[in-house]
Amino acid sequence: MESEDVINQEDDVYKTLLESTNAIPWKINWETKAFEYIGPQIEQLLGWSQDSWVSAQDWIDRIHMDERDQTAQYCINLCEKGTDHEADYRALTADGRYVWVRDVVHVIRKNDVTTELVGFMFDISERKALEEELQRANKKLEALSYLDGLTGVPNRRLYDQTLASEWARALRSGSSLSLIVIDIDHFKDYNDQCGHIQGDECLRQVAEALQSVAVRSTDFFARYGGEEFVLLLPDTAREAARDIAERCRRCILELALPHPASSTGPLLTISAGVASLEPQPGDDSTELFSTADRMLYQAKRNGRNRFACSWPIKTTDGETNQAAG
Ligand SMILES: Nc1nc2c(ncn2[C@@H]2O[C@H](COP(=O)(O)OP(=O)(O)OP(=O)(O)O)[C@@H](O)[C@H]2O)c(=O)[nH]1
Repeated sequence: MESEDVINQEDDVYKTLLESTNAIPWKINWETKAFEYIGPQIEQLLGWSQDSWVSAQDWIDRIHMDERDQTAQYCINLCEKGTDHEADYRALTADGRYVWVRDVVHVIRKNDVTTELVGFMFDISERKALEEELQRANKKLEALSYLDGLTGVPNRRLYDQTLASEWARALRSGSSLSLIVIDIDHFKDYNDQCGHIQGDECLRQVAEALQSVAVRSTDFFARYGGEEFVLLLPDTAREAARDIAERCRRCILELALPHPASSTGPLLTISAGVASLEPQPGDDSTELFSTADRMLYQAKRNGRNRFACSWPIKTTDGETNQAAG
């Protein structure tokens, strides 16, 4: 066999191999920017015929608009420098859809000047779909990690973050920040008497009721832990915070959940502590909670089904910081 025939036969073998893979081979003359070759598989992937790939501009025009300039500029820069590279982008199909592809580019140079590019285009749409699904699942997981599993209301983690941002905002604007810490009375006895499952149901109902008390979009309600809840009230002064604490107390009474083991009364009740301050530079944000928590325990000590505020309240009998039903 003549040596030329052997070479031609070998070329045929390589061509058949190249055109039977899932990777689509292509070649561009960098001086003229013309496509010298693109595998016939391109038609199956994108719907554009082989001979519609005339110049590099056809490639650029078929990149999704959102990543077109960035992808083209990235590839052109690396081609000029002679650096092999990869690029992922969405390629336009002949029927107007987009397919995620990866181009793997090898740059050929002569005398330090780029002359040709050869590469492979891969369909990575399945991998991208999986990545996107994973991202969606991660976002969902992240959102769930801020919610309390039992009651569905925000949890302590989200409270800590919200407090930090509202504290910073109140510092900037010089406005008041109020906090109500709420605790169910004799909840241990409720569990002991009614059972843990009924206790869980009770927590759900209490959370739902308390969540509806504060109505401003910036008001923030969370389950702090156990049978303790918090209501953070940005831009809310003492009087308004006190009114909201009273609404909390009343809304739980109105739920009228029987508490057969309570020494406070026949129905389930809550106690609350209220703190309100205008944050100053150097103040510690945890002070707001510890003050409200101290007030909560004062309300408990003084008989429960009441709230106590961290400031004196004027009553007809004089001054107190207590309010009870
Ligand atoms: N069912 C249920 N019970 C919980 C949950 N988290 C905390 N508890 C219970 O809440 C009870 C809280 O009890 P204590 O801290 O002694 O307070 P208390 O009985 O409410 O008494 P006072 O607060 O003084 O009125 C404990 O028995 C906890 O087991 C929960 O998710 N589900």
